[in-house]
Amino acid sequence: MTRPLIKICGLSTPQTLDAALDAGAAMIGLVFFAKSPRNVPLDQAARLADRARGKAEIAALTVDADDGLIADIMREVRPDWLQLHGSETPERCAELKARHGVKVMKALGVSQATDVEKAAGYAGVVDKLLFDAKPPKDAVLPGGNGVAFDWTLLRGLDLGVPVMLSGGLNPQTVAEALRISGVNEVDVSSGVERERGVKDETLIRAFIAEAERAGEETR
Ligand SMILES: O=C(O)c1ccccc1N[C@@H]1O[C@H](COP(=O)(O)O)[C@@H](O)[C@H]1O
Repeated sequence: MTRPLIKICGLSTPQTLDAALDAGAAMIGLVFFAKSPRNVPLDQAARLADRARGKAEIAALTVDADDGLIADIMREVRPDWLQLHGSETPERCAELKARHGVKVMKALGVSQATDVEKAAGYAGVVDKLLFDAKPPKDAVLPGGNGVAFDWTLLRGLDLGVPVMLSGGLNPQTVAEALRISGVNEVDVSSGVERERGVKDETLIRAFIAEAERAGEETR
């Protein structure tokens, strides 16, 4: 395994952002979804993005956002990536990519093998696929719920596009998730929080250290 690519999502303070950058996160995520406890207003997000720029790639997470919100994010925050975590179609992904000249990561919920097969429809369109667990029935959020899925479903997957794994990862499980899934990119939100929506610098550092240790062991 080469060095894993690690994304820390749902950052909202300079302190936790700095911990992620200092520990080696290659990508950071800012959430633009009002129902999320990690939602950040545009001005706050712009300041965090400026702090991260040049040190890690910046992903703006949206959920079926309208054109107005996407345009505001692109203008104020200037992310490298749009992480589309709703029910955006391949056509909508292609439209946003072309209009804004931004890389697009489409998140897909997984509970069984057929969910992974559906990814083929996005493979020639997006720049990255993010596999997350399907949300529990009563969940308010489509992601960020700390729920894992069967990592073996991703083994041997080759769609010709980079793949990232998320869903219920934490410092205790990330190494095993990398080994079992065969995927080399991971994303975490709840698993590095001391309480819902509140990131913890020690957990962020532990998560990145564990992921990197797993990468070294298999090299
Ligand atoms: O983090 C959120 O609040 C969020 C809101 C809406 C959609 C997705 C969200 N987060 C993403 O969900 C996955 C899994 O997160 P977790 O580690 O299980 O908490 C991850 O890709 C986040 O970027």
